[in-house]
Amino acid sequence: MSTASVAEASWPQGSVNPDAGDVSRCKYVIKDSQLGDGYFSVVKECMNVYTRDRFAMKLISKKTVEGKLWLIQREVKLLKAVSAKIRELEQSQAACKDTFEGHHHVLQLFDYFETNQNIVLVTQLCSHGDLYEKIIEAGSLDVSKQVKSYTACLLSAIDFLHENGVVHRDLKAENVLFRCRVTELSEYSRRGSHYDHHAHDLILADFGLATNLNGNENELRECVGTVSYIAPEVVRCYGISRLAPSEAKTIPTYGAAIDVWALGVLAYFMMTGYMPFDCETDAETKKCISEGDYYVDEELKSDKSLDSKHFWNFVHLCFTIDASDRPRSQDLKKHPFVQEFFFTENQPEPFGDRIALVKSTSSSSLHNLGTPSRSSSSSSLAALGRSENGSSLNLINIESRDAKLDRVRETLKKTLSMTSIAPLRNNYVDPATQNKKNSTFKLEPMPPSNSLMNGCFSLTPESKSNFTTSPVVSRTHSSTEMGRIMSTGESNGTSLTRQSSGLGNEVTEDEYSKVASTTQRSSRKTGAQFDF
Ligand SMILES: Nc1ncnc2c1ncn2[C@@H]1O[C@H](COP(=O)(O)OP(=O)(O)OP(=O)(O)O)[C@@H](O)[C@H]1O
Repeated sequence: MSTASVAEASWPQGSVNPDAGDVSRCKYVIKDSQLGDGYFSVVKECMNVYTRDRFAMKLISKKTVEGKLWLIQREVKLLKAVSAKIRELEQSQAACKDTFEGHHHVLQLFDYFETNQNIVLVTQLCSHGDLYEKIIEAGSLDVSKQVKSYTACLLSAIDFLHENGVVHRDLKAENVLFRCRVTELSEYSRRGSHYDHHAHDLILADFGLATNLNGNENELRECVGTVSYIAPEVVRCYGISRLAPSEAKTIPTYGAAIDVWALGVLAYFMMTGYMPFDCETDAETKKCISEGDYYVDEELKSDKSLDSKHFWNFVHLCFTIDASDRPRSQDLKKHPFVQEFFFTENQPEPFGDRIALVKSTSSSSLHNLGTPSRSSSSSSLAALGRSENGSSLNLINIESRDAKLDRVRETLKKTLSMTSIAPLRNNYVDPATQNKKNSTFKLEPMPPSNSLMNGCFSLTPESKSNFTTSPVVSRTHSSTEMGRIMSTGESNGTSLTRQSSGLGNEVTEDEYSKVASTTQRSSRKTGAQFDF
């Protein structure tokens, strides 16, 4: 997808003069509690006062991204292009026999604007937690019901992006959100289904590091991502910012294959509850990644079920060191681990002998088998002026490896016994008939353009607002590595979580519900515009 085809946004405008009234009123109210936060942003639930639709609002502090606005512009441009493509595909109603259609699982952008303090993105609301939480809560996921279907779903999402010339570059459990909770576990068992239908709720979010595969080739040498998830070809880009341009150019560019590597890391994390490439030190982790040296639990590997066997082969292929030899996302759809979710009839099988391969030796004891801590992306480390040691590397190192393994095994046993209680009635579901029925995707109508901000500058006049509270001090910062770096003063970024959004439109839960019903009444009765 070429973002060049999308009209160049004039935003952020920068040249507006708020004093001259060159502003728009904010068309959203926001909840004062937050859905989440990241290194750059805080995310809150909001409601469009004209349509009453609810969205997620990502508030990116201009102070935090000072001098790096291009990073946010890139994110907006990509999200706009991706959202337009999703709309186009869905409206074309092209027949698809796959259970998971990639464009159903990518975060959509609806609106964007700027205020004095923030750049604001209004996206699809995913208020049911993220995959990281889900894995940590469960210890690990069930290979047959969850790891397989979740991996298939994410594979469809990255394949959609790759097909459209986009590489995500930050695929990780923290960036996979759940849009809604369709069914309880018992319900999908009752329906005789063989996989967890929450797989249909997965949304790949955070396009902060995504870029075009056909754009500026220097971007494909940026050392970005989250350390535990980066591919060997990204490791090779460490320190590139310190090289002379002529020297930097000698480092090969990377491509879509880095997302395939990250998908392997995420599948492994779902299966085991720990990371394949997490060592005591950053240097050790990079070495393990470069050598494709990941830990294989002998006990898990000795599980001779077909799903387990296929799982190990799948991750082994994702961890192919040579990117040109690594299977592409479209090839992996034909892999026996996930193939039942994709329509691959009469297509050649691309793996040959490699399908039998699994890692033969267990790797060194360097690996950290503890529960990984939530990580922030080390976005273009050099570009952001941060030290390369400021990674999201897990630093848990107190327990012995054996103690950690025992703990992981215990959790795993518990998880397996809990999830295998309900017998399966019908082990095969025809994807062609089942996919639409189970999908939780519905293409939301695009709000009418007069209810959108469309990139403008907003200065909400607080005095005219019926629902404004004084600026809030929001909840504690999430304990990300980057959060810690910021609070210890190693970054000159400003923590957003200590500020209000600057919109002056935050409302409490009660006030928010009141706005919902008031707006409904007023717009239904009079069609009048809501006035702050
Ligand atoms: N659409 C959404 N719906 C609900 N919650 C969301 C949504 N988008 C983001 N969040 C929450 O906010 C958090 C931060 O969002 P996001 O990852 O986009 O920010 P970021 O500043 O780019 O983060 P990072 O530091 O990981 O780069 C997410 O981990 C998630 O918990």
